[in-house]
Amino acid sequence: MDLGEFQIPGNSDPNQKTSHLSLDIGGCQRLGALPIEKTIIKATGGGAYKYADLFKEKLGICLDKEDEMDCLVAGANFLLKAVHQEAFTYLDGKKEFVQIDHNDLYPYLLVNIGSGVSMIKVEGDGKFERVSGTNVGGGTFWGLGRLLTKCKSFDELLELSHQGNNRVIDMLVGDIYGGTDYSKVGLSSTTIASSFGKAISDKKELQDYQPEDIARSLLRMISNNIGQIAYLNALRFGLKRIFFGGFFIRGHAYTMDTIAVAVDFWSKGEAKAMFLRHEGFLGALGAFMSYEKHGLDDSMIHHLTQKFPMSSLVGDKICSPLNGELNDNESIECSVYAS
Ligand SMILES: Nc1ncnc2c1ncn2[C@@H]1O[C@H](COP(=O)(O)OP(=O)(O)O)[C@@H](O)[C@H]1O
Ligand SMILES: CC(C)(COP(=O)(O)O)[C@@H](O)C(=O)NCCC(=O)O
Repeated sequence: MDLGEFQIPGNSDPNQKTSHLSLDIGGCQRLGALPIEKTIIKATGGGAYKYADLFKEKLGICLDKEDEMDCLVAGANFLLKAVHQEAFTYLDGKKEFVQIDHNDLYPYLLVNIGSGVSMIKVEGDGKFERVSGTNVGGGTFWGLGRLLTKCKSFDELLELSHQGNNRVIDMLVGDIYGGTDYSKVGLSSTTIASSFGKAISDKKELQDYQPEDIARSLLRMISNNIGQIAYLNALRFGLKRIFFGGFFIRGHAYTMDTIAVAVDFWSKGEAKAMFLRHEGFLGALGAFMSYEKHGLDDSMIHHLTQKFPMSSLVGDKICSPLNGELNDNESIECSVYAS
């Protein structure tokens, strides 16, 4: 993503300009050739370390490394402050924008779902702590999904999950309790009691389980788990809001729905998951912001929104598929806790 011509910070010659880019290179490898000479690229994620020599050797590009968590937080703070209708809730197929009061944004929990999952308590600009994480993340969905379904691409796996029915694979409370709820402890018959639990049945051969049902169960299992851990961490630190980002989400309705349902379920309806329209670009955006060394004051936000107006931030090319469906008029006040 070429973000324009900028002066190198600290460069003694004010006339010397260099093309600057920013990249988030994580565990998920999506590298393309960049035909740019004499370029310094701000880069974050593990790939900024892993591929530094390769970039230099093959492309003559210097990767200027920025810390991944710093960048995620800077990117999220920027989006939440500068981009109109950046965050939204998603429940029962219905999206609603969240009105963000800039003076009441912090603290919040940022859950970044990439290959793995990081959970970061954010208390201000550059003020944060990575409080938790889980190794069951986007890489798990794609990796395990590939092993189980032989899908050739992430998108194929995701598409497959659309067509599936997880009830064929998952053991529900009703399967255990003879079709009834376990109401004494608040479990409805349709709650998943054990992900993949039905696949132990000896009445079926392994080949009788369909890839689309497997894909759906897997997506539910992983999204559920992330939603649950995220809510427990919000509870642990008394955080009012949970924002979910990372390229795993990709504006995919079923993924968001499952995460939202998990947060809703575990919080007994008191918490709401919130999603970001530019969820996959937090790190790259944060790396770009670091040209100003993490200073995210209002003048910088103003400068950037002037330079890259909304049309370029929410243009079709980088928008999630959701954007076309968002209702611009709807907007709600939202926090994790009802009171
Ligand atoms: N086209 C895609 N190819 C591969 N993975 C994808 C794709 N779209 C979404 N994903 C998901 O995004 C995850 C990587 O997310 P990302 O935020 O880029 O993390 P990382 O920084 O680890 O690369 C993958 O593990 C996968 O679940
Ligand atoms: C190591 C990582 C920060 C790398 O980020 P990613 O490339 O997955 O976006 C992330 O994969 C992670 O937080 N994994 C979970 C580790 C854990 O807390 O168990």
